[in-house]
Amino acid sequence: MEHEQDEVPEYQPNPKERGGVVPSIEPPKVSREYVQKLYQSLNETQASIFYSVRQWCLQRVWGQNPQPFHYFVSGGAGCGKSHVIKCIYEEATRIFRQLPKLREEHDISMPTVLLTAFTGTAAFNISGQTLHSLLKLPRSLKPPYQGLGNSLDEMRATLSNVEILIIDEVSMVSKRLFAYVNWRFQQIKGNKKPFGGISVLAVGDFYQLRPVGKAKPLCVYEEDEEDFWKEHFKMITLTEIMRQKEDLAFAHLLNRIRVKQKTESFSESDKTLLASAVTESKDCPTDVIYIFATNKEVDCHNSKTVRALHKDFVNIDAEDYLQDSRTGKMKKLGAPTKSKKGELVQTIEAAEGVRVMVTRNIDVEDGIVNGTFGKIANIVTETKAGETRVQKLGLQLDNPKAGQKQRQNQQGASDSLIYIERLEESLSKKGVVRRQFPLKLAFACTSHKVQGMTLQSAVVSLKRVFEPGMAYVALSRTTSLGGLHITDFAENKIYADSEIAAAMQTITTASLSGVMPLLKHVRETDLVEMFKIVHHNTEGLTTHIDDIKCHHELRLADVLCLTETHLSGSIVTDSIALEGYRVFLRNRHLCYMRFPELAKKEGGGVAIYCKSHVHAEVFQHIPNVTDLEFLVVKIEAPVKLMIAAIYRPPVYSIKNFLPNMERLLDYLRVVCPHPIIVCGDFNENHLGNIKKPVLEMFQSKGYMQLITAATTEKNTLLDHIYVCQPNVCFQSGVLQTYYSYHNPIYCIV
Ligand SMILES: Nc1ncnc2c1ncn2[C@@H]1O[C@H](COP(=O)(O)OP(=O)(O)OP(=O)(O)O)[C@@H](O)[C@H]1O
Repeated sequence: MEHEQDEVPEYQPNPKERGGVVPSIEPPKVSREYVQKLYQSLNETQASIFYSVRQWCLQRVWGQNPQPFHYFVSGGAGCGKSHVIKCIYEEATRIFRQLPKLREEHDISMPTVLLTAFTGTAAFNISGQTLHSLLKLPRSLKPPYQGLGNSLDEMRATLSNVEILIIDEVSMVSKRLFAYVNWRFQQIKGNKKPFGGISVLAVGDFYQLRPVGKAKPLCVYEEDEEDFWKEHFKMITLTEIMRQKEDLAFAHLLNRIRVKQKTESFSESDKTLLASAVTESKDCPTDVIYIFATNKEVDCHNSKTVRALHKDFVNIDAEDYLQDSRTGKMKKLGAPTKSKKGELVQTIEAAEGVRVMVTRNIDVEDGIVNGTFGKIANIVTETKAGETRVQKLGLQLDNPKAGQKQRQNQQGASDSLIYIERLEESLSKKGVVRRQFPLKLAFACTSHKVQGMTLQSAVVSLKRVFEPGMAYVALSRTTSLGGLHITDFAENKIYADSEIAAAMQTITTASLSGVMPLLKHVRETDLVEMFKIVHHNTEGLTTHIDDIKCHHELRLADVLCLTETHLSGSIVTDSIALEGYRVFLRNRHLCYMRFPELAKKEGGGVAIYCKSHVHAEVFQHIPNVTDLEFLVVKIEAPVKLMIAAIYRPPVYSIKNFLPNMERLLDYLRVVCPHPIIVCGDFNENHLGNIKKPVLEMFQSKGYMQLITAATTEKNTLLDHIYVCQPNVCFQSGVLQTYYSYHNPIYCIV
């Protein structure tokens, strides 16, 4: 009884499949503003994973055929693993729209990135699908591999554009399931490369829930099982806990709980912290979710609570039918048969306000899945031949995003409820078919159902914890220790799988240090006197000031040169202030005397931000330089430098641009003995065999151009850094952002 759990939790093929309709597998559309906020929030390690995948996607689009990646994103509960997946999904999907094959076909309806998880709840958490439903996997995964048969062509068509497979909560994925996924993609893609040659991002925490049954987690090597893990996957670890970021003492305690072995004891201070959450059952709040280890405890708590809180509930009995052996007709049984584990329940004690959980994946995309929580808000009955029966149940779901599609379809409905009807399923008792609502009371649920969730408050019972990692999953759901109530506390129920720590040591670590090169230099170089200059074509300063503030590398610049500020007027407003910097601006309309049509054109403009410790003097007007979008700062300390930021609009002819640029360089050389650095967007591509008059002019004056890699999404190198004394710069390169067509470029002096 203690080991009671669903055999294959939440396995339910997509009901639409039965009708032969190809499931649409795109998660719901989210606005650009929403996505931008997600990107802004990424912490350093999340950003390094994000940019690493982003760079890979760009290389694919540019036809450079990078090797597929197989990353395992690890980290404790609440480190933001699912968060980073959502960001990667959005950005990768956007970039892949530029894949030549998609552009040629003018068809972007087939997915390029797949968001999946083993359980329906975990899949919904990331707006994805279950692996079973997406890949039409059989219920039993016993070898030999069962191919797709008649569905192969349909699956090939649906998944023909897939580049990246993302699997969340991978700790619950068994080796057999993983092997099946590999084979499926090999069959679909028609090759023998790992996962058919697509990239895989496996995400999860092996210290959390393991595969159901006797299967071992992927990271634990077993001789007689296929191992696709060890050979291919490289690990990236997130360490900053985001779920409990407002309660760091709790976050640190959870980190220790995560790895605690059964034989170990907590320190006295940890015991004290935990003791503050231990609550007598009678004192626990009644309106929050209770988390238990076993289904039996959950059922018991549910029926007790429904009776205590609701006086006039109706019993919705299952309608069971048995085939009459003489007539062959289905005959309704007088009373429902006793349910077995996993079957639609015998009786639902329903009343308005009763908390329930959906127990079948009705619509994974729409978030009406096994594990969706809500309250019964409307009991719709019908009366036929004098007999009244419950026909539909209206649910108010906890997650307002769930059920959106259904609500749109029932246009004209006056409430925000979703309505569910009875499902029909065969029972294990021979010949018996049951019609019942796929619901059960949900004042409580099991740890398996809450993995991946973030809750404000919960009551966790440790009484029947039977598995390593189980207590950790349950205890790590709430955002603060104050929101957690523990009943039946016992130290020995909190323990990690003893095999995991050793297995984790065997996973190769991925090196992402080149992804954020400026950050790496600042972190790893002990040179105190590094002076960092960054240029970025921002495509609008007011629109992107928040992105700049949140960027982990732009913020490191001592001098940040920005072009295409798109500002007009001359007032420095608070809206473009960067903390710790002084800003100098030159908007486009001030930059052209002989070309009024350019001065009037929208866009353009330059800005230079100097850190407050930098002694800088600005030059806005230079004799004879009448038509150039530029700003110059003369720096006296902590280094002696002259820095110019330039923007040449694509419509500004080289013939008119170059003389102005030359006069600026000549002037700088005369007035200042300091090394000169000129950076900007020159709209001259330095990749490929084309004429480069700007480069030639700079070279004729003794300058060297430092940037050698593409600086735009179209694989062109338009942003340059010219230095008159190249030996002053010891490092330069290209950084990444998500909010502009251009990437920033940097050099360190
Ligand atoms: N960079 C971030 N900025 C702000 N909030 C974040 C960030 N990363 C994650 N979060 C928030 O922290 C909470 C936990 O994040 P998430 O569910 O992604 O963690 P997880 O590592 O997947 O957890 P689990 O292992 O429990 O599934 C969520 O509420 C999420 O929105």
